[in-house]
Amino acid sequence: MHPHIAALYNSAQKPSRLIIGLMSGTSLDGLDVALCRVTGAGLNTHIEVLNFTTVDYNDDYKTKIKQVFAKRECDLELVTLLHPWVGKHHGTLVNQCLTKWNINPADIDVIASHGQTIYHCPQSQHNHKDFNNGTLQIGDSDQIAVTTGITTIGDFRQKHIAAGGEGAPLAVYGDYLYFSSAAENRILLNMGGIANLTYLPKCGNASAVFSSDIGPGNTIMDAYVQRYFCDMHYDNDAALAKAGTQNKLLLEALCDDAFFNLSMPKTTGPEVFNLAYLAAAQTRSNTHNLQHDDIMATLNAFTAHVISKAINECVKNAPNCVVYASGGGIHNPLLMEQLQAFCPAVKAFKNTHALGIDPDAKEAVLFAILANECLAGEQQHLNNTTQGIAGVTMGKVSFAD
Ligand SMILES: Nc1ncnc2c1ncn2[C@@H]1O[C@H](COP(=O)(O)OP(=O)(O)OP(=O)(O)O)[C@@H](O)[C@H]1O
Ligand SMILES: CC(=O)N[C@H]1[C@@H]2OC[C@@H](O2)[C@@H](O)[C@@H]1O[C@H](C)C(=O)O
Repeated sequence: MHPHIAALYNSAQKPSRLIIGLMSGTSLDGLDVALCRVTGAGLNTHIEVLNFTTVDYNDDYKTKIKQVFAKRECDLELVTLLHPWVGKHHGTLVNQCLTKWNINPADIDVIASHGQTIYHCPQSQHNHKDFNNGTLQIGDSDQIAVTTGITTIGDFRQKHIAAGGEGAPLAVYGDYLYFSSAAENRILLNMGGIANLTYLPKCGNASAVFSSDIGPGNTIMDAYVQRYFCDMHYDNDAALAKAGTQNKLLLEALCDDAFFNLSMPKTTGPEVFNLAYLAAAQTRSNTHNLQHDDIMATLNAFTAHVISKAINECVKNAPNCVVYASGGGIHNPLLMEQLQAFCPAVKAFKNTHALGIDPDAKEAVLFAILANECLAGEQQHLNNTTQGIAGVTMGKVSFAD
């Protein structure tokens, strides 16, 4: 047996494993690194997050990625070069974290890497009748494995696509395995660049569980701030939005898109929800002359509206439902305030801290769970008639040498 296979076999048989989950989301703010002790597998998974950090990306990294990110046309040579470059960069950041945390790389069983999504195009979003769903994550796992010396499992989304899914949201698997409860109807809400939710009814009926993207989280607000306010990445604590006034006509135009009429589950990305989307809504509502803070107030309300519409749809069938929020959007006080006001049937809004997981770490932990399933679980059978995906094992294995 090849020693790498023997080592994986050994890891898979251990009662618990050390897995580093890596997530680099659509906000391009940084690499989330979660060092997890994962015990068991499947519905018996237990997670202890031993260390977590977000390593902020520098301007050079952001500039390079933005040249290709969510762009229908870009330099193919640059995409080709970025794939190994991002992988190597992520590997280097992992090495820095391990040094800082005083952890020996030899003690880590595997790294679980999401990579960097640069384009996402479900069938509902593209016009090519010859093609099905597609999504592309760069940051080659071979580079991470070689740079760190740690076996790396990556590229999780392609198996989901191969099995007939849209490649996202994969949160459904981790949320179901880790956060479902026999005693409480739950919605796990993540508000990153794009917002998504997982519906977890308390009956434990896996076929009723689903995850869906629901529209923009922070992505248009971030893009607006980055375009018009030098050196600002986002509207810190919603200061701009709080100073402005929502514009009803613009809000209506923003909410008027075919995506919101599609039934859940569905996926989307910044390929759709971007500054061109805002400009088109301004044209339709004749609101080009608004002040920056009024636009930010309206974008904030837009995000709150689309998220609350999806939550309200779920809670119709789930009395006393508790929403557990995560992602950067939980730090936006105006968004959180509006969400609670727009969702009167929700019993309580909490964040995933209440379930033992740091809300900023949740997506990185998800990939650690998926890698653990790849290694030591069974097929992730959700019997998911709603999502229409058969049980699949996601992730590709890259060895260090
Ligand atoms: N104090 C704050 N005030 C307002 N917004 C904030 C604050 N802190 C974070 N955010 C928002 O959260 C965003 C980062 O969220 P997060 O890291 O969850 O996104 P992501 O993981 O990149 O996205 P996705 O989940 O779509 O892949 C920031 O870009 C910003 O918009
Ligand atoms: C294609 C892609 O990268 N999608 C991300 C993005 O960020 C949030 C939302 O859109 C979600 O669908 C997904 O990430 C999470 C981790 C998921 O798959 O559950």
